[in-house]
Amino acid sequence: MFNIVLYQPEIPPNTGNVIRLAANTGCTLHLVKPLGFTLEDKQLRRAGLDYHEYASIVVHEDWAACRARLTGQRLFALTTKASVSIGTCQFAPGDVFVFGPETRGLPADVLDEFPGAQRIRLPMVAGSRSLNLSNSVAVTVFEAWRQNGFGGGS
Ligand SMILES: C[S@@+](CC[C@H](N)C(=O)[O-])C[C@H]1O[C@@H](n2cnc3c(N)ncnc32)[C@H](O)[C@@H]1O
Repeated sequence: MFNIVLYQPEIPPNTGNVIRLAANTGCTLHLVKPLGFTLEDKQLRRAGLDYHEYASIVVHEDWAACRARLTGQRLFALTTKASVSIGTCQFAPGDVFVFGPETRGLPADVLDEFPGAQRIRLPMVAGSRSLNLSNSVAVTVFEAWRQNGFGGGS
């Protein structure tokens, strides 16, 4: 299945939602430190319900460690600072989707590692700023999964 990377997430219920999404879609969730909470956070656990037990979660000390772990996979950055729309992309199992922190987005040095077509934008109407982090993850994963016939799902 796919890999979801949350780079330095800040808001516990967003990560809780993504934990639940990862468990329900068979994705692996990678969390890149520093996190804005602990994995025992009450709000995070409430949003993730009891899905923690079913989700595959890897916590990385930093971005370099995360990248090293994902060597050999195709990486895509999800950012409002992209000209390529998700509608033009073709995804494959194993692909990695990297999302930025709620208040800051992905920093420039990380974005620099994603040239051209590796930067993807989710369409929004004119004048919009950004989608919620966990909503962004959900629509991306479901688009990728849809393209791959919802394999493993029913
Ligand atoms: C709340 S947004 C961050 C907003 C931040 N102020 C910015 O300008 O990037 C959190 C993350 O969700 C993802 N995201 C939100 N809206 C998006 C969009 N329209 N296209 C691609 N990614 C999006 C990005 O990964 C972003 O870093």
